[in-house]
Amino acid sequence: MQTAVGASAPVSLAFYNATSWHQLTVSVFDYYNAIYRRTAGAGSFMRLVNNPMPKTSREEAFADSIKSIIIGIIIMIPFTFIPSTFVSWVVKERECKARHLQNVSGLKFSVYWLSNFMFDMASFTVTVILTLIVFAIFSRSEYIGSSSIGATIVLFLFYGLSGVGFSYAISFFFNEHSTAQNVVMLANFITGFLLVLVVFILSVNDSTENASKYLAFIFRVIPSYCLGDGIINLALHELQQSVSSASSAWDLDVVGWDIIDMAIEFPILLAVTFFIDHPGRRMKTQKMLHDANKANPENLDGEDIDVRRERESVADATANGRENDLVLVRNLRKQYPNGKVAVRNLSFGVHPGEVFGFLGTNGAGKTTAISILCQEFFPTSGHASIAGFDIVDNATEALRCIGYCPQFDALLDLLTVQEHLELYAGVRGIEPKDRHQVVVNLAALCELTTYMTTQAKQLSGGNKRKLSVALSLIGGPRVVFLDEPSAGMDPVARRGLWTAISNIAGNCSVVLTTHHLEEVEALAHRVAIMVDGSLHCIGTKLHLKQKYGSGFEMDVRLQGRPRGRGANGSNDVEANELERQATEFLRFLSTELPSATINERRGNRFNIALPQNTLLSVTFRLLESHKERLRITDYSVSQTSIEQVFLRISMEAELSSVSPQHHDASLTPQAM
Ligand SMILES: Nc1ncnc2c1ncn2[C@@H]1O[C@H](COP(=O)(O)OP(=O)(O)OP(=O)(O)O)[C@@H](O)[C@H]1O
Repeated sequence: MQTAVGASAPVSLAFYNATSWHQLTVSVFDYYNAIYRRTAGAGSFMRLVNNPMPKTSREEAFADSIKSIIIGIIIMIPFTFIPSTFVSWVVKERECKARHLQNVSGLKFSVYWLSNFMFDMASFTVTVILTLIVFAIFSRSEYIGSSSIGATIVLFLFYGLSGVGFSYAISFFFNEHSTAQNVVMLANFITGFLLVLVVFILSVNDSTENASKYLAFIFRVIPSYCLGDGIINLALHELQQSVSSASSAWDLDVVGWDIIDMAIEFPILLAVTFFIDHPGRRMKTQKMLHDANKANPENLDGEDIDVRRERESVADATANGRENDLVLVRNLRKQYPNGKVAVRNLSFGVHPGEVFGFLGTNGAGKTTAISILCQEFFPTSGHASIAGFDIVDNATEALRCIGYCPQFDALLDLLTVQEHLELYAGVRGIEPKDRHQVVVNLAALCELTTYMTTQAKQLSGGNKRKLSVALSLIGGPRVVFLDEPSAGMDPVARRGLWTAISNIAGNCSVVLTTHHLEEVEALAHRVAIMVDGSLHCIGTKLHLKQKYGSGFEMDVRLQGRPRGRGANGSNDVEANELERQATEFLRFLSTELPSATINERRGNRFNIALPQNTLLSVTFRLLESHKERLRITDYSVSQTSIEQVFLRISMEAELSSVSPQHHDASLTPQAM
């Protein structure tokens, strides 16, 4: 500060730093303080006090609303995630085929959706109550004040209803529950959080306010947007009230439109869900795609005589005395949307009380055929009936006669063995008073008694299969389809399962698909073998053994290593030695057992067919006396097994697919 003496009066100049808000005031104060001190004496001074004015109620409401908006944003995020849990469970049940199993057990689709809806709404209500308690703890009057609590609760309630409906309706677009969960979570986050923020920011600016209204109108078709919009509007509502006396929390511009939109969407979304999932509607659509009478003539040339006879026999079941067959399949064909024909011209019947071994190589079409018979999907063409009910025309009646153990366990991870059995007993319509006994008996039959309280996810693979088998037997179905029931079971458990299957077979027919051929040997009355979608043979075990086997099979293994050498001999030397031993062994066969033919050779192992009239004692004596010279490490002679029939058919099919002229060519020692 500087004071200069001018012409008429002294002039004071004050310099201050303009970047500091209060510097001018302080500089003026310093000037007056200097004058005062000069006048009143050196010890005198003035004190300057700066005190802001208290905030107006409008200013306070504004600050509070900003806080409320931030709280609203924090609430919106977890609420946008909730529908993903609804969709995930529905898709998971379909993915693990538990839904199909429930359908097969007779669960009505309306009961399925109603029970899902009740569970989802109950869990959602718990979430809402907890949220309201948090609001109360933090005294958030914009949500739980006397004028807004009703609107908040109704907003949440309709979000729950429409969110559940929305999740059910879009669940049909997904095949994997993890994808469904992630996609729905992301989509809801974008619509219920990001879009709400975008529209809110646009609404603040005068030039974009109209655009924000149009966008909000469009986005309200999505429930999570409605919830986010409602929460933000409730947060701003208190500010609006301080600006204008109008507006209640129920106003259209607060939560009104959001609630109305969700109230309209809820029944529409439920109707869409029911329409897509309605068994009658699905059946009609499938029937339109299904041409029952379109018999496919391909692959009939060179058909096995037994397969042709079976086809002719079931074609006119009544005339041929097959009207009592519990399963009748006629010219069944299934072509997947990708063009793959998985089942072609399949015809067979299953007699009452019969265990029907339904075999085939991997990818032969067994699971597809069983899935059609259990109505997982319809055939492209052809007919099939279960206990006289056509699977297309009398689908519901046909399902009532079926018990189904799918290839992969359709179990619910968190339910125990007992809960599973009780659930399906209930679905099957077993009286509550009888249910406990049925559960106990089935658990005992399938050796599950010690695991009654174990959750499905904690069961071993073999015990899961036992539970799947037990579920297929509930309610005493007339036909039980077992798709690889013993996969993963130890030999002891497998024998237990065999006992169970032979016990139930007295009261129903069993269609058994398995890769354990000793199971078929032990249980099946008749056997059919599929290769590449069609049947290659059918008949009783004895008939097939006689037809495809020579009578006896001899398995021989040669040592394959040079004499006196350990395992470290070079590969070339070992290969030469093995070939030398093999030549010697073949020479022995052609001289000593000239009627023997080689079925299969794998390295140093030979499978040889011996004719029916072979004298086993002579064969054993020959092998014993030449064992040392021919360097045979082990051998066995047995009757032709179903496994050998299976191998023979698979090999023939493999050869004929590589070069058709190999079809039916027998493998002789010379051919080897
Ligand atoms: N959904 C599908 N879409 C297209 N092709 C399919 C589908 N399901 C199965 N397939 C094909 O249909 C053929 C028959 O499959 P399927 O599962 O019925 O055979 P499988 O005899 O049961 O085999 P496995 O013994 O290995 O279980 C296979 O070639 C398979 O790749």
